[in-house]
Amino acid sequence: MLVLVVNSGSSSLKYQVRDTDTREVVAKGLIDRIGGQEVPDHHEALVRLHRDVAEALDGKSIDAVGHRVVHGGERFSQPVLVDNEITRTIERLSPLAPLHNPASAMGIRAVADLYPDIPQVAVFDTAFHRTLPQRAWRYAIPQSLYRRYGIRRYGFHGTSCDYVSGLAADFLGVPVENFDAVIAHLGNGASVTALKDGRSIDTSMGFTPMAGLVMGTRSGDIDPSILVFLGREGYGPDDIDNLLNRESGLLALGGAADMREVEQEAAAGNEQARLALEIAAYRLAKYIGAYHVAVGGAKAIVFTAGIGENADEFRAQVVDLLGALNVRLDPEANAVRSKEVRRISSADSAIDVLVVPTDEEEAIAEATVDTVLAAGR
Ligand SMILES: Nc1ncnc2c1ncn2[C@@H]1O[C@H](COP(=O)(O)OP(=O)(O)O)[C@@H](O)[C@H]1O
Ligand SMILES: CC(=O)OP(=O)(O)O
Ligand SMILES: [Mg+2]
Repeated sequence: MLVLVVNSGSSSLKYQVRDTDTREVVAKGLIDRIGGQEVPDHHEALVRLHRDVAEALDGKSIDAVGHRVVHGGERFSQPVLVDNEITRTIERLSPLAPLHNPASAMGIRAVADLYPDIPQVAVFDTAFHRTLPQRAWRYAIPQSLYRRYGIRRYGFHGTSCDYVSGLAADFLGVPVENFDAVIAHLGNGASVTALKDGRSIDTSMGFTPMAGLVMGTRSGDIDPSILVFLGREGYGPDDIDNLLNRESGLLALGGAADMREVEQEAAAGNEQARLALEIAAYRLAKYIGAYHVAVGGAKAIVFTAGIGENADEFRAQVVDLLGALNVRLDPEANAVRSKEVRRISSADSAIDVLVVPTDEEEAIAEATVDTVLAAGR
């Protein structure tokens, strides 16, 4: 099957056309700076996508479209065939993932306009975390807030976690259903997941993708009373949303949201950039320690996504903080640049540390085909 995969971000649109029979990537592209002069909105981005894809396909036609949807709430525990009602539900979840869900819903609507007869499948970041036990997903606040608004921990980056945990278990020769690990997905958004017997039992993101680690522009964990305080100082909901989702994280600490820039600045002697890396690494190391406890002793620590796969100095900084767990880095292995699954810990490390390249698009393409076939389309 020829599947178009659409990964709509807040300011970018990544797409791939994949032949799921041969696993070949027929076309791929990135349209970024959405909201700028050239690409004012996601609809324009989709029009460009349509043009680029049509050119690449050279007369062949697409059989299905798979979308990455970040927030599926409690309703979606697996990929679904999209219809109008499902698109509206994804839109209704937008306040819970303001950087992501609006763009996904727009992507689904634009594809429905451009290719009206092709089945579309939504693949949710939250679905993999449906196995969280209550002790991990409940917040210690009145239950009425859960019943009325669905306020609970959901967790994100699940498609990626699922994909890399399979590869990591294979690499180590462990059946995935016996695999206990800590997975660090470090991209523009970043989260850590505790994996017990191959299932998610805890994860650092929460009700929204803002909780947990220091991210490109998101604060991660802060004392919730700061929001109350700011509210009383006159900040409205949109001000607070902007502050914590778009103006915080590495950007606020180190002057840039992009890890490459922060690393360059730090290497050039910029003290704020150096401190930004230190804070981000320290927060992540604490989560890894906590999740090692949560899974009853991890067999592996897995780094993935843009930062996890490429930022070797940052990885070293994190692993250096794990001495109490007797985790040791192999500096030479860590410095290797490769697209392969690899071990970066030394032979005497108590826990294997792996780098596993993620491929959300491949996982979404596979899920799309399975869902379309199961629906008899
Ligand atoms: N060679 C590299 N060294 C350090 N960081 C990198 C490198 N390549 C990519 N990154 C970082 O990866 C992050 C983007 O990760 P990615 O997984 O592509 O994000 P997303 O899919 O969430 O937009 C950015 O912070 C970027 O700077
Ligand atoms: C859920 C999330 O934060 O996704 P991304 O890392 O793509 O921003
Ligand atoms: Mg990502």
